[in-house]
Amino acid sequence: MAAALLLGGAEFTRLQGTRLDRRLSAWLEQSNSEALQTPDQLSGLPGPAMDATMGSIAPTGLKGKLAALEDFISMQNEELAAQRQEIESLRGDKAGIEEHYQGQLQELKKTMVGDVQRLQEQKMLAGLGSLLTTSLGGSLIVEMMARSLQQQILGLQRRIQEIEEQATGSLVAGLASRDFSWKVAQKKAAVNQSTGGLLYHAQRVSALSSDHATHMTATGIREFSDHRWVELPILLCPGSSSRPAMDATMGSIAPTGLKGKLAALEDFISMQNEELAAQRQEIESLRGDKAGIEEHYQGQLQELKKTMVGDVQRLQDEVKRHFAQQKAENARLQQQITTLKGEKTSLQQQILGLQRRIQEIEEQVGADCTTLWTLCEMVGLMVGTSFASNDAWNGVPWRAVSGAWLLSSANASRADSKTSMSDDDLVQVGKALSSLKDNERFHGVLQQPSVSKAVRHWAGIERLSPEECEDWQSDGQIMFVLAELRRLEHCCRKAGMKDRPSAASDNPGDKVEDPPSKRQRTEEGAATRAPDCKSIDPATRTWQHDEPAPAKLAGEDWEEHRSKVGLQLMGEMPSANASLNYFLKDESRRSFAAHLANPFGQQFCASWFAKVRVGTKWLQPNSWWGPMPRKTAWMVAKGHTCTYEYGGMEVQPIEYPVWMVELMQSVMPHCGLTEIKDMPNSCNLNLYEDGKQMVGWHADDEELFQGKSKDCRIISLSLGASRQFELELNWPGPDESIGVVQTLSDGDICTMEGMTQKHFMHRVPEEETPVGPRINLTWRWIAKPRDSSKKQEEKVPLHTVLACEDELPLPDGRRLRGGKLENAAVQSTLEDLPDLPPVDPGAWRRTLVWQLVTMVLAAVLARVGVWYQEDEFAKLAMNATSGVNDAEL
Ligand SMILES: O=C(O)CCC(=O)C(=O)O
Ligand SMILES: [Fe+2]
Repeated sequence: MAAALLLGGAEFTRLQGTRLDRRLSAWLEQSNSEALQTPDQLSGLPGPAMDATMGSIAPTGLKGKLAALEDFISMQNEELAAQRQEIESLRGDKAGIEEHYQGQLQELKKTMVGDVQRLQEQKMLAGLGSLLTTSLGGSLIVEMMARSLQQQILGLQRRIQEIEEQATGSLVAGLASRDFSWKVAQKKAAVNQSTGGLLYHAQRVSALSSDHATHMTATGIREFSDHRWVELPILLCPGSSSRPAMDATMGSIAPTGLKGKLAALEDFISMQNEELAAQRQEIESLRGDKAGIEEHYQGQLQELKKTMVGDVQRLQDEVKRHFAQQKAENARLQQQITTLKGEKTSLQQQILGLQRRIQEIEEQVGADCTTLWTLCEMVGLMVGTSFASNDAWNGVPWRAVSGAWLLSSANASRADSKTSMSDDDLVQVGKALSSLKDNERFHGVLQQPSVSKAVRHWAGIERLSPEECEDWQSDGQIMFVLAELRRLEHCCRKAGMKDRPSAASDNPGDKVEDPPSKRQRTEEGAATRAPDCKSIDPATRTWQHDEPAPAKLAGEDWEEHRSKVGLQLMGEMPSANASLNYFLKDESRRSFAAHLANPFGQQFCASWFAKVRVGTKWLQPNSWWGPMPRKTAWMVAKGHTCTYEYGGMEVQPIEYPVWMVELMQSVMPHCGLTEIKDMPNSCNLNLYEDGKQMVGWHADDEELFQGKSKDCRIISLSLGASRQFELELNWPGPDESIGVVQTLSDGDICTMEGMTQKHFMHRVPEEETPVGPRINLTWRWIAKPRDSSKKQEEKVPLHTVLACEDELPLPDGRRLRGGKLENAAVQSTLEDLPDLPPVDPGAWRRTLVWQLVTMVLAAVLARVGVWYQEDEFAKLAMNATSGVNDAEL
């Protein structure tokens, strides 16, 4: 019972059944009368028990009492040891609790960091989402939100840190406030003191209050003993190790006798009691600490959890809200994109439509005179009249002239063009147009059917027989109208206009028949005739070359003699066919033409006719006065780049096919050329389907061959039907034959050499009677361009572009089929639509505007010109009635 009182619940149960318990019980039963004198101060916790114990020791006598006291002391020692053990265990508990909560805090922190990280990732995703959207506003909002989220997350991190710090801080503070560490230190010191030997004065132990004992420090104890307690120190040795020390103490008590010993023992017991009380108090305090710490940590954790959960919840809500906003924004943008895509598609389609329209217009302007005719009408309207209103104008060279004007105007918008007209030129043309428009006599005369017919013939619209043309000279009205037209034409030519597309004049093969207006009846001269060729009847000559005759050399010669310039005729070359016959030999003009009757045989020619016909992409362009009256092709040796241009496109020439080289190897040796390297590097091919197809008067005098300034060789091979080949002098002398006619039959070779292209024109006229098809291959040498920067020198016929029987793919994706330009296949689906290159829809509009401006300008200037020069023009018109001196023009 006493043990139970002394030790309290749990500890007492540990003592039950032990030796100390048994002894105490026995002692309590035996000693009832003799009570121990116990100090008042020991009335505390252990006091009554000990009083009872001490009191009960007395009746057994001193020895018994001593033994009982010894037992009691050892019991108290055990008690002390048990308490110490509990203190240790409590300390362990406390450390465990601390560790546990620290762990929980760590755990919590980790969770929070994870949450924050997750939120950050979500925020990053949100950032990505905002990147995906193109809306600046949207991404700004997202950016701002992301920044606020970032700040919130940073705040949260700071908060976590604060909470952590706070938690640790308050823990430390809490511990400090309970003097925990101090107490631990104090207890440690006390225990050390006990184990190291603590001096107590036996007599004064009873005077120690439990409070004093609790606050005892090593120094305090020493001070206490130094000043107040002196004799008979007792060495307290707690636990099992205390026994010998106590025995020694007991032994030292012995000399005072049993009573003294008893008193010492009593003192010692009360000291032990105090020690026990102090320890019990520490145990209580430790228990309190333990509960406090636990409570404190629990509180902190709860608070932390609450804050974190709230914060995370808030962040999550924000992220959710943000995502919802982002989603809405995305949907809105998607909608916009869809709308824009739709608009893009419609724009692309519009652009495609416009491009197609531009192409059509280009084609029409270039290839179809109707468009030009319409534009001519516009010009006419501007100058005050409608050309179309007068039937007689239909098909007259207005069409060609105005068309050419417009074409050259259009060309003026191209930087590289050399056909652009100056303002002065425009003024002159305008004047000429106005003058004609205002010429009432001209209009009146034009009503005459014979005049209209003559004009149509002049324009190349209608074919008149030479006999019909013969009457013109005697018809004053016809001569007047033609003179007026020639005046206009002259003016246009002077202004740089051409009566066919600009490229055509540089074209070795584009020989639209020149109108007979170029001819003028001349005196018959003595013709130099080869035996197998006829001279042209000078009576049929109705034209004179437009250009003035070049000056002759000092004597009667036009050109230096060939021996002087070193011209070798092909017929004179050693390996040439001896039968090559020069049917034209004009030494004074250094002009020559030779003929060689079929040296190959019929079989050879039939096979080559078929090969060439099938192996060539024949083209048939439109000229101003209708389709070219034959088909042509243009081929060049490898390495030559004589491109041709039309309607803004550039088409490469056809490279010599293999058969061409083969054919040349058969033909050229007859002309003395045996080496491939010496053979011609270009060939113009003509296909005359029937006798109606022809080539008009022309010279192969293109820049490309420089036939006007240098000796120039041309070799031709005829296959198929026989046709007449005519050569006429440009400036025949009074006594000269004007030309010769040579029949060219199947397999015949024909040459033109020296300065023939300068002094002669040639043609293959229509046949009166039906004939079969004929092919003519005309080989020439492309002269080296004098100035390589002048690309135009290598430009070749327009006629090779516009009409072909077969399909010809063009570099711009379009195709030529059956003589018509076809657009590239139109892509139908949106997906197929290519990303359009930047289109300048204003380009062609600008061209048209420029044209209109120039037209208006021309019209205005013309008006002004007409006012001032009316008299002069009237005079000229008068002169024209009595025959026009063309030289004046
Ligand atoms: O067909 C002919 O014989 C003449 C062809 C011609 O003169 C030419 O192509 O330039
Ligand atoms: Fe020719």
